[in-house]
Amino acid sequence: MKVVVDDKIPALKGVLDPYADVLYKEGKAISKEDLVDADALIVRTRTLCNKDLLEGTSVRMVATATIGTDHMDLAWLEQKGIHWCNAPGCNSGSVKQYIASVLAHLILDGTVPSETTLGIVGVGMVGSKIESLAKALGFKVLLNDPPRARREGADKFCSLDYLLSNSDIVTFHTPLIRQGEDATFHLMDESKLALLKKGAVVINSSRGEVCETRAMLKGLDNGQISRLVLDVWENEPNIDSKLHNKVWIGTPHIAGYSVDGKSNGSTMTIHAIAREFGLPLQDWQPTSLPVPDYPFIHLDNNSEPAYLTAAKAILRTYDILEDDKRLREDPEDFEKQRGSYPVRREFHIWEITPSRATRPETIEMLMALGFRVK
Ligand SMILES: NC(=O)c1ccc[n+]([C@@H]2O[C@H](COP(=O)([O-])OP(=O)(O)OC[C@H]3O[C@@H](n4cnc5c(N)ncnc54)[C@H](O)[C@@H]3O)[C@@H](O)[C@H]2O)c1
Ligand SMILES: O=C(O)[C@H](O)[C@H](O)COP(=O)(O)O
Repeated sequence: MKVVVDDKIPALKGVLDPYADVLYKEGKAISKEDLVDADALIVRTRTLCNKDLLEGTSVRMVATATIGTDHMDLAWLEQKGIHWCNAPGCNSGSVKQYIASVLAHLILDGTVPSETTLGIVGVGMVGSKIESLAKALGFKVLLNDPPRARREGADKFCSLDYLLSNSDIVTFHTPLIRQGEDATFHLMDESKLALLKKGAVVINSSRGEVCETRAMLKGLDNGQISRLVLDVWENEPNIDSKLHNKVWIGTPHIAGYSVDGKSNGSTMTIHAIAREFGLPLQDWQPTSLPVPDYPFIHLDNNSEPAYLTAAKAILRTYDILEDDKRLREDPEDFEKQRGSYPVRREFHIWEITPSRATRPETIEMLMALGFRVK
């Protein structure tokens, strides 16, 4: 058996080697020649898995250690009988932490959650976690997800137009879909921009092509958008420098890059390969994940509202401005910064010690966010 593996997928080195010839290679450089005699291909978003790459090879299975599948031509793979899998939900907790860090900064800048409506476009694994996060912090929430509305009934959901006109913050969590009734390519274009509540905050951590660059520039110029947060960009890694200079926060597609998120992606991928090829790796887990030097948060100030304490605790675990700063200093380094991303652990790793005077609603909020409270 031969397997070709993107060498940036963490924890996979050596795992399949007892059962297969394994070629580790940079995702973008994986070629047809590498795959001619391969049985399986394990990728991230940086390998285009289509006819050009795979036709004439012996690959029987393509696994991506990501939720997104827009780098794979699924219709062609299915037509050719090549099995594929992704890693649903693997990094949803990580994106939750990323959005939490944005919300924490907005809160510290004066946003009062109970007076603010957050609109979530795409309410799947990530969007549902953002819904719980926002509700736990006390935000009002609007949800848009036409496929879910068709399946489950429209009660819980609203139209995109209504969401855009009535939200103070809009955050996108859809897949990139290029065609069909649920297409999301340039979902946020100039016509939708015109519907946006004046001065809204816009966040995109889905795929760059969901929010049209031209519309984002126009929205920032005419004040329709007050603050733009982008983790994903059109034409990555060659991002639009004009747009980058105007965003409030810009990061190099790392929303899903917590240690936990990456480890889940690797685990789900190995399990899928093990099932497909009958390998004894169904229970495989990565060994000892790195932890922060001091994963404890002690609370002292008890008079402030719970959401302020929560915002400070969120930023102790992850301050998005550090990622923004790195990219601002060296935008050319987009891909390198992804490849050498620092250790980030999600809320459940952090232990909060309340003081004797900490209010019960603060503890309740922190627990609802996913922190461990001693
Ligand atoms: N920046 C990152 O690091 C990062 C990390 C994780 C996910 N993502 C992106 O976010 C996307 C969502 O992730 P997920 O785990 O929640 O995926 P998911 O498949 O669980 O959820 C996607 C949701 O979007 C909905 N949807 C589809 N078309 C829609 C449309 N036209 N309008 C509104 N909603 C629509 C689906 O019904 C589904 O509920 C991924 O496909 C990926 O592109 C990015
Ligand atoms: O689709 C996903 O899961 C995310 O966008 C993920 O963060 C992509 O990471 P990459 O494969 O580019 O390392």
